[in-house]
Amino acid sequence: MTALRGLLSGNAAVNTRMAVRWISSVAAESGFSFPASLARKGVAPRRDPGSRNVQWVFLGCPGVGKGTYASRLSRLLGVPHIATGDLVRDELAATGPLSKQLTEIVNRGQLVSDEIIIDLLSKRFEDGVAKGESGFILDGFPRTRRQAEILEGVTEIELVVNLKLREDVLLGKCLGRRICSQCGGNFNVASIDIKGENGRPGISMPPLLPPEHCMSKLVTRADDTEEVVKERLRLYYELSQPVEEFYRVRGKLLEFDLPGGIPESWPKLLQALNLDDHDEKQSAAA
Ligand SMILES: Nc1ncnc2c1ncn2[C@@H]1O[C@H](COP(=O)(O)OP(=O)(O)O)[C@@H](O)[C@H]1O
Repeated sequence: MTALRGLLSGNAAVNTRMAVRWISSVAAESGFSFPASLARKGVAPRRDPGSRNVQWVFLGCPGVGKGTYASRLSRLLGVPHIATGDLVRDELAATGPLSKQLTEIVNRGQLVSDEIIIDLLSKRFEDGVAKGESGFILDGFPRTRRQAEILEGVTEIELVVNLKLREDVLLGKCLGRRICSQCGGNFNVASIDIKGENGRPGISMPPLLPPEHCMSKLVTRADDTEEVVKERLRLYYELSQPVEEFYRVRGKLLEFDLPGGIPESWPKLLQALNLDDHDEKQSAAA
């Protein structure tokens, strides 16, 4: 089936319904299973190591590190890490009217329309199905309650991990982000070291530096300027509450406060996800 670009013109509600129907059919074709909610009391279900079709969502502020943890987990579980921000950036790199329109929106820190995001997501699912992918860890979607409702209407999300990090480090983490223009690897040059005071614990997050061969190829995202990051954070706080509530009432939300950098947080996250007993998996994702 061809991509859904054609749907972008015309009535938005109809377009979304068509895209949703299309995602559903792709999900059915791909053999995704739709198990009942597995999240209980904020603790993820213990999974069979051979089970490979998790359908999880990662929520969290810009700069929290959801891309880093979602991608590590996707390697651990053998499912694709699908980040709508990456899909948007791929589109920005192309030429044409859509790219120009998206650049303006993204560089202002605003959200692109549901229709465009669903179109990009549908195409990503289509490509995945063609490659035999099953399951997913979604990152950056849903961003609004409407997107959460659309997703819920087409597939069963088993678990939603809400990554949280104290606000005073988020801006620094965003401004420290770097991408290798050659391999696409994500790194962070920010070195966070806040001492504890007035009973509040400190936090230490060492930089995530790239290997030597990526060093000279590092670039910064155009939307990671101070002004745009502040707008993205503002928008995130405004829109995230209803999304979190949507999943909380369905018993799917796992709140996870990041205690520090990756060395400290990763084992604790695995523990919260009941994945900590697979040592070989930990080394696979390292
Ligand atoms: N689900 C979505 N709905 C609307 N816009 C999105 C969505 N996901 C990504 N975008 C667009 O792509 C940009 C980059 O997304 P992302 O990499 O997830 O950013 P962040 O670091 O702010 O979490 C967003 O600022 C937004 O313009």
